[in-house]
Amino acid sequence: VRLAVSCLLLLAAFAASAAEQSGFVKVEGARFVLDGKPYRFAGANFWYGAYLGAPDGIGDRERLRAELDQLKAAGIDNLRVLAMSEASGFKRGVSPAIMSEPGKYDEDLLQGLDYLLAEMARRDMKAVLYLNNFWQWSGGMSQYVSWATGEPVFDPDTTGDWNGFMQNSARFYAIAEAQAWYRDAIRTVVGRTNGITGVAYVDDPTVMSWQLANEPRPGSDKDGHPNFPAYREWIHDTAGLIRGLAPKQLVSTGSEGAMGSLRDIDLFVQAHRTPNVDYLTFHLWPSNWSWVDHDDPAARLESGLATSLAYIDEHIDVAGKMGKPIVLSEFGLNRDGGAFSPESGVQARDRFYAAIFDRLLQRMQAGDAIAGSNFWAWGGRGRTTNPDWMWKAGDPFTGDPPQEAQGLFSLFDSDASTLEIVSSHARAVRALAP
Ligand SMILES: O=C1NC[C@H](CO)[C@@H](O)[C@@H]1O
Repeated sequence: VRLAVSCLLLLAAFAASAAEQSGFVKVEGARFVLDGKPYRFAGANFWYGAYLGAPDGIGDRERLRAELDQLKAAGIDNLRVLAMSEASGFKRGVSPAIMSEPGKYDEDLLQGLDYLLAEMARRDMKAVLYLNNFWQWSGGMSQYVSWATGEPVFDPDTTGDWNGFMQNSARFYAIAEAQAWYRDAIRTVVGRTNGITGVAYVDDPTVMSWQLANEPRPGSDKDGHPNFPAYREWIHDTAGLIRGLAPKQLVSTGSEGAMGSLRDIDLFVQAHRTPNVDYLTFHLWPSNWSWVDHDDPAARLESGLATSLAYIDEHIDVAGKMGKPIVLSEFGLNRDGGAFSPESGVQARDRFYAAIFDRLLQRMQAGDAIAGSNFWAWGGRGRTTNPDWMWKAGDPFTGDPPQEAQGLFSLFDSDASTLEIVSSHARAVRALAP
């Protein structure tokens, strides 16, 4: 009997250690843990990663491999990637799209996600995959609304009415048919088996987290309050669905924080209290939020930076109170003088990145809930030759999605000074005491 008990104890210990060495990122209190050690990271946004991985014609697998090597060498090994897009009539929507119509998916683009995950796994990188978009550049929620209602898409790039667009997108949360199509898309991606590795996505530790959407908001700041209950319920229900499908991986919302929660941090807390959401996300966009000037980021940089650092501290403090890790999963700043050209200066951006990273590191060193960041966004060797700087189907991809000038926020492979700032931060994060 003693022998049997010792064998059982040995087996239990082995199972526990195997679970610890599973390679999956876990949450323990307000921290991430990976293979028994704290997991903290310096990452990037790479929205088009799956597009680059698509079979040649749409993708560029040589570029993808080369740029994953470049990112890994710089210590940038957590990538936030678009994992579902919807065919749309938007002027500035990406095409082709993964979902051509409700329930129909482009196998080539899904193979692009297979290829990306296989290449990331080979480099021991982690992926955060978002499954929808509050904005129009990948179709997103407003495209679902158009499919469900039969109305033409509400296109902010033709109407200029961004408040109306946000209210229209928020209709998505309460349209049952749109939710059914979205949940089918979730099951299609989350339930997929990688055609290259043969590994089911839910069994692949490369996938750190499934994100409900990119920047989901309750609606416009002015008119969005009546939508908040449906928004909060949508988060709880959708996160619960994904947890059931992928119990080994994490779930997050993709929220911007207070600025994406009707500018109310309490609403952000209320929307993220559900135990179905494992960790918090927030974003930082000083020029989009008018804390800094798009056309001259140096002009109000110091005051914009002070406001930005306060926004960072506020969200890390809230995460600590909620007992959940938090990630700054987007931040960016314009090139000097608001230029787009990769040859233009980035002095203001470098100052901004360095100051943000200093604050994140300081809070990590203090043992606070901040676990990592993903700058927006890796542009690699992507370049445009279009006189209007705008992307069109067939063009190379950059860090700027189709609704923005190709060079607005991209960190190109030629931006050596900024890349060194990120790489230096990555080294400092890795050097942190456990
Ligand atoms: O998710 C996002 N947040 C801000 C980016 C830059 O404006 C934008 O391109 C993207 O939609």
